Amino acid sequence: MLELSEEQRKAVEYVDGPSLVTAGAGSGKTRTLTAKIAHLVNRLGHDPARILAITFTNKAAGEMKSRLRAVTGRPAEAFPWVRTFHSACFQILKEHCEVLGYQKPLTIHSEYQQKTNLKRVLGRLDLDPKLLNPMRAAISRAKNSENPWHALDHSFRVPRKREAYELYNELLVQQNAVDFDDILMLTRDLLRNYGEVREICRGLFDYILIDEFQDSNAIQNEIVDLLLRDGRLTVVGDDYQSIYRFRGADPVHFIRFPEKFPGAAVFRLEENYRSTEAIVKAAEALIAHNRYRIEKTCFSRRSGPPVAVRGFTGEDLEAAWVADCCWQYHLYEKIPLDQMAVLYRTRFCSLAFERAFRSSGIPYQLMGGRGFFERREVQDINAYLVASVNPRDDASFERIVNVPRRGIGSGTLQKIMGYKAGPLSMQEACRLAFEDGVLPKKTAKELGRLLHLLESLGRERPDRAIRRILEETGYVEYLEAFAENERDAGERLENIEQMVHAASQKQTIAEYLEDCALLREDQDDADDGHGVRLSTFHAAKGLEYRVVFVAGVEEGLLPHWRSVTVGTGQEGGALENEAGIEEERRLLYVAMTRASERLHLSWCRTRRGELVSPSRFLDELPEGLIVREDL
Ligand SMILES: Nc1ncnc2c1ncn2[C@@H]1O[C@H](COP(=O)(O)OP(=O)(O)OP(=O)(O)O)[C@@H](O)[C@H]1O
Repeated sequence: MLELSEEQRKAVEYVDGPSLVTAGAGSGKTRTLTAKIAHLVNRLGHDPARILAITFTNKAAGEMKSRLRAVTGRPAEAFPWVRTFHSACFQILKEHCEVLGYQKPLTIHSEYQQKTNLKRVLGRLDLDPKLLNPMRAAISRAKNSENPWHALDHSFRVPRKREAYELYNELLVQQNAVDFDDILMLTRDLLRNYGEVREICRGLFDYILIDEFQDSNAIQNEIVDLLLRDGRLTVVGDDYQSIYRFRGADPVHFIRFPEKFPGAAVFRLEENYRSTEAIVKAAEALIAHNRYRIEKTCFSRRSGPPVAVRGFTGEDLEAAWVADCCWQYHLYEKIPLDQMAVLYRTRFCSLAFERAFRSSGIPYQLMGGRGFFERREVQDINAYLVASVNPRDDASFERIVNVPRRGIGSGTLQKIMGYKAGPLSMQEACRLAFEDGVLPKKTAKELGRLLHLLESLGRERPDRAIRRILEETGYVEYLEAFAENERDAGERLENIEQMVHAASQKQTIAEYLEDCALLREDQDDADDGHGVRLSTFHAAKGLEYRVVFVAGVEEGLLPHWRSVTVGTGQEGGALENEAGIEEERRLLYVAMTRASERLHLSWCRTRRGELVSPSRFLDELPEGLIVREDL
């Protein structure tokens, strides 16, 4: 059994009704949740397959399963419902999708497929292709809200959003696919509108536990309400660390939990086992300026040096100083480089650090770089697999019909589509055109080979299917031709090997594709190499380092200008948005509490050639707790 504090133990053993565990950073939230699942299984005799435990990322789900294996002595497979919200909901959705008019197997569209469909929608509505990203954001926001139509009307100024939304959803249904945002929305609709399905799903779980509850949104909460039986629910979180407002998360669900479930037990975990007292106190002093929060007093029994705040004239000097410090910590205090992190508010800040680390020869790892699933070769191969299991998926077929080149350009495709009327998918239309013998000989031969390959791939195991794509299409030669150089080609081939390995863990192509689609959630989580971590605040959530540098603590960056202003007042000055500023303060709180031993905050007088001033948040740190080494 895991070693627990008295308060952690009480939270673990309470099973008489709904409970909220409100806990500070580094206070062992995940440990408590894991111990509670183990308690339900080992002490109270619950079937582990009937426990729904929601984690924030797939990586966290994997870690929780391996901890459960160690604590309960049962294999990881015994806990099939330790999942993220999206992953758990997709299990429900794919099982009952026929009720909503889909066929099995249901597929999840990748970002690429989503964009291809949206481009088509913009084309049909005669809208500027530049609207692709704003339209995508508007649709995503709508799907993540309680009322999509209402949200559409109140989102960015994008023309004809309602029509675009309808057309886009029609395409998805035609292609028997859902996008990532549909997963939660459609599961909610399914459970809300179909009583029979709701009863079946409710019957699946004896207990529901949710980690990182402060970052849940309205739809997720509604889904939990629809699945809940007899108040058997435990939620764990830290409202101080709610940082996903831009995705619809709202700490209100956490803060109002006791109102929603009167009589709910509330447990407070206030001891921070990770950070020194100086770090905990400085972070507490900062967050105390947020009005909207559940009061708690965090403390630590570990001593350490004060938090250091330093100003620089520009970002290059800041970066050079940080690189130098990392080197010194490494040389003189023997702190491994991967135990140090440089954290910043937005991605562009990484540039100066990358340069400084490169010129000092210090290894570093950029977290949250281009996601694995966004890479060209990964998308190409996955598009072949999707086209093989879902012939109605036009976006995937269109991507690979001429990759590698086989003389079937968009002109030929248009002709084929024109030749066959009716709501046919591209793949079906190509098949008919091929069978009717209306294509030129060479094109017909190439197309025939492709169609045959796609048809026969569907029956293969996923790893074998990938190997066949490589062998039968000449993809490797094609890749070598488009790669920038030999090294680039080597890396891309390694990516494909990585795919083959992942695919070999699954039985069917559909299972493999589902895994890929859901794993995209964790793109920012790749944390495996060595070297100092360079990361945004968001990507550092849940992680810990011995030494942390929080860089760019300046007005405009932190709080970020976009979160601060909501409009202009009568005098023409910008109006400040309190909720936005509170979220930014929480972001700094998350960044600071990633440090266990040393914490440095820095700011610059100029950034990207513009004069800037230190963040207002620095004034909120009491003098006694920090050392200022300002300009
Ligand atoms: N009762 C305990 N005794 C000793 N160490 C503990 C105890 N509980 C937690 N810890 C340790 O404290 C550290 C923080 O725990 P954990 O990562 O679970 O915290 P958390 O509350 O999820 O943190 P955060 O929200 O800041 O990411 C871990 O190294 C964990 O092993």
